[in-house]
Amino acid sequence: MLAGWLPRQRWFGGKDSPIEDLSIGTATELRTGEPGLHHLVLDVRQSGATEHYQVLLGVRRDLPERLRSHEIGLLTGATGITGHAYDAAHDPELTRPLLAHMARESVIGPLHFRRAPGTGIRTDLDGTPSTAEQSNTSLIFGDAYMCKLFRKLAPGMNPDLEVNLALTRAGCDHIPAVHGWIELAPGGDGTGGEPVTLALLSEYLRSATDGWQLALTSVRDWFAQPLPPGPQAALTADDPGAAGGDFAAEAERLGAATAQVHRDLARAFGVTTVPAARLRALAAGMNDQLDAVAEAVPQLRPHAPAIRAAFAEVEAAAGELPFQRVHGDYHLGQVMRTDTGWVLLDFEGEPARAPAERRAPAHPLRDVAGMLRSFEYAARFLIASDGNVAPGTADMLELRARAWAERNRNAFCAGYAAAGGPDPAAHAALLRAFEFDKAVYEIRYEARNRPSWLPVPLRSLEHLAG
Ligand SMILES: Nc1ncnc2c1ncn2[C@@H]1O[C@H](COP(=O)(O)OP(=O)(O)O)[C@@H](O)[C@H]1O
Ligand SMILES: O=P(O)(O)O[C@H]1O[C@H](CO)[C@@H](O[C@H]2O[C@H](CO)[C@@H](O)[C@H](O)[C@H]2O)[C@H](O)[C@H]1O
Repeated sequence: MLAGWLPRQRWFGGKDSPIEDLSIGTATELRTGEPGLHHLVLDVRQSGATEHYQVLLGVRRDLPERLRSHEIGLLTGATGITGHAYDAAHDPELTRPLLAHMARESVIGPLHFRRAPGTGIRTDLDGTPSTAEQSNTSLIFGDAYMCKLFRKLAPGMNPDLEVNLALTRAGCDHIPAVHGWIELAPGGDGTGGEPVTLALLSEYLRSATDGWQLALTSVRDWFAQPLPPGPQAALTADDPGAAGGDFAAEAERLGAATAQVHRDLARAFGVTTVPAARLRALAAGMNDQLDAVAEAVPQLRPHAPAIRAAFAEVEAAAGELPFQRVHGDYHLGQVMRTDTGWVLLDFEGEPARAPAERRAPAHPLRDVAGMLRSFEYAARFLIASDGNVAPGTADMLELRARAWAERNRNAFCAGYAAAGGPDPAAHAALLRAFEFDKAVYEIRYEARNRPSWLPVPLRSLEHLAG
């Protein structure tokens, strides 16, 4: 039953290989009666390796219409539970108790509910899942909280919680306040010897808009500008700054906020000076990823030589480089513009990477490269997602896309350097290698999770590889 349902979930990370075995690692009853609520950790074996996923299982004798699309299956007496099983994240009646448990710091079996020091938690709100495109499931409680249920579990404290707590202590004001979290005590579930973070309750940024939406609005405005006549029209209409909805001032502020968070991360976790020779290992890792992705996605292969050449340049770097804790999966969907400035979200790192890799110190320009890639994505998303663009118009729009990306990349880098981050212009080879590495990651990510988006990173790669 669960094995059929799991691969259809947006947050399931193993869509590219069959499930060999699925068993319930831990099951904790959180609510008896009608509806019932059970917390499950699923042990899922694929390609010989076992991953752990979290599910809140609701059980009702009769399933109301509004919950039917979230049904997992019918439980019979054999399991000791009878009724319709469904994903309880979609049932407000079953999400409300999570707040009450965090407020009270309940301990139920291996589940420990925590409240952040010095905060109170309201218990009168129902949670409904966010419709945002994401790798986990976030519940929004009124206009007060956002509770992120981590779907794929990793040993120990989740980096998102770890970093948010550390940045709070460092006095960083570019993150949402942490109110509480839920953890699973170490036990026989195979996820390790430390408590495993299951959920993070943060302040809900109610008046904020995410960077991706803001950037797309700006691109839309720019594309809507009438083109001057003539075959080279788009080349002459190359000033997105003159169009309504220009994003450059925001991009610059975002660059500054990024540098400030990097400074706070360095304070909180320290800086390691790394000899440039260490970059050989870094380049080797980049090449390994390239080989694996080129094997799986043939469209990447023609660009492989240019990408390898960029990685080789990194190996030639001399001197010492500052490595530190970074965001790790930085893009426009991970930042929100509030009334007062930019807030950074989701310090979990790239979902496909191993936990140790996500925590490993890196050069801060890796995040800068991530955001630069995101400008490229935003610039080309509308072209790739509109199947009706005529070929001639598509070429002109590609030129406009380039102009928009260029303007906002430059503004972001200027803001980052002015606020004290390592100057991107002074590390062009390193930055280019990080951008290629991220593009390769994105191609695998899209091929696995959103194949219809694959043209977006491929188009921008054509431009980057020149
Ligand atoms: N504290 C918050 N307040 C309001 N919206 C948020 C908050 N945190 C995240 N979001 C929204 O939810 C989206 C997904 O959040 P994120 O933490 O990146 O989840 P995931 O790790 O599952 O991708 C973000 O792009 C943003 O739009
Ligand atoms: O789920 P996460 O936010 O942790 O990150 C994963 O999903 C992202 C998409 O939701 C993906 O980002 C890519 O698409 C974005 C547009 O949706 C774009 O702004 C990014 O630049 C691009 O990398 C991210 O790579 C992935 O790890």
